[in-house]
Amino acid sequence: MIKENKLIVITGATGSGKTTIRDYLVNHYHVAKVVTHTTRAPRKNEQDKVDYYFENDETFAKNHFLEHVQYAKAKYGSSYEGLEKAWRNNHCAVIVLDTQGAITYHEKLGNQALIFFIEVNDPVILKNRMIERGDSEDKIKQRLSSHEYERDLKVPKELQSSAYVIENNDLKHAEATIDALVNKLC
Ligand SMILES: Nc1ncnc2c1ncn2[C@@H]1O[C@H](COP(=O)(O)OP(=O)(O)OP(=O)(O)O)[C@@H](O)[C@H]1O
Ligand SMILES: Nc1nc2c(ncn2[C@@H]2O[C@H](COP(=O)(O)O)[C@@H](O)[C@H]2O)c(=O)[nH]1
Repeated sequence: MIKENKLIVITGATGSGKTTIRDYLVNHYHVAKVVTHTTRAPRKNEQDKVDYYFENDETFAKNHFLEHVQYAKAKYGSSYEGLEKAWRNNHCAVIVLDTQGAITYHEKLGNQALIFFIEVNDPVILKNRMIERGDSEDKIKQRLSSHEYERDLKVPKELQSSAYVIENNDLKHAEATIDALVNKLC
């Protein structure tokens, strides 16, 4: 039987562990990663075309975006081509988005989009994780004072009836929740 294409949309606050959980899905379930585009500078250990397509304003504008946003003064966008490429590799794909992007995918893809909202129980943990990741003090300050940071702390009303909330205070606990969801939904 041919399985319907699905897209796991991982969303939530900065530092909540979205990328870590995306990598778990890719490494343990061979879910196909959708690589998105950004104008922000790479972090240490991030590679062009693997973690993001790193762009400038001019090259960013040339993409064929399904959606794009501004997040803490940088641009981010996900293309139709990126999704199609991932679905050619596996009927189950995964993308990491802010909550605005997650709402757009929910509206455009309907039941094909599985929304996973990653939550931690204390915002202080988010800041500490950004420090541990090696983000500069300036970047952390800019991010924590942004409108997008506040907005992404909670499941948006548009996603309340569809999002699966995954607690990531403890990674092993989060992975166990992910295991159960993947086996049920993908
Ligand atoms: N459950 C956990 N316990 C401790 N550290 C964690 C946990 N989950 C993720 N981390 C660490 O926290 C840091 C932030 O995680 P990650 O980069 O996955 O977050 P993110 O939600 O993708 O952030 P952003 O939106 O800012 O890119 C990383 O250093 C990661 O290794
Ligand atoms: N709506 C979109 N959001 C995206 C996209 N790519 C990444 N993101 C989200 O942006 C913030 C900041 O990311 P960071 O890597 O600089 O920490 C985070 O919430 C990402 O999930 C995209 O194409 N569209």
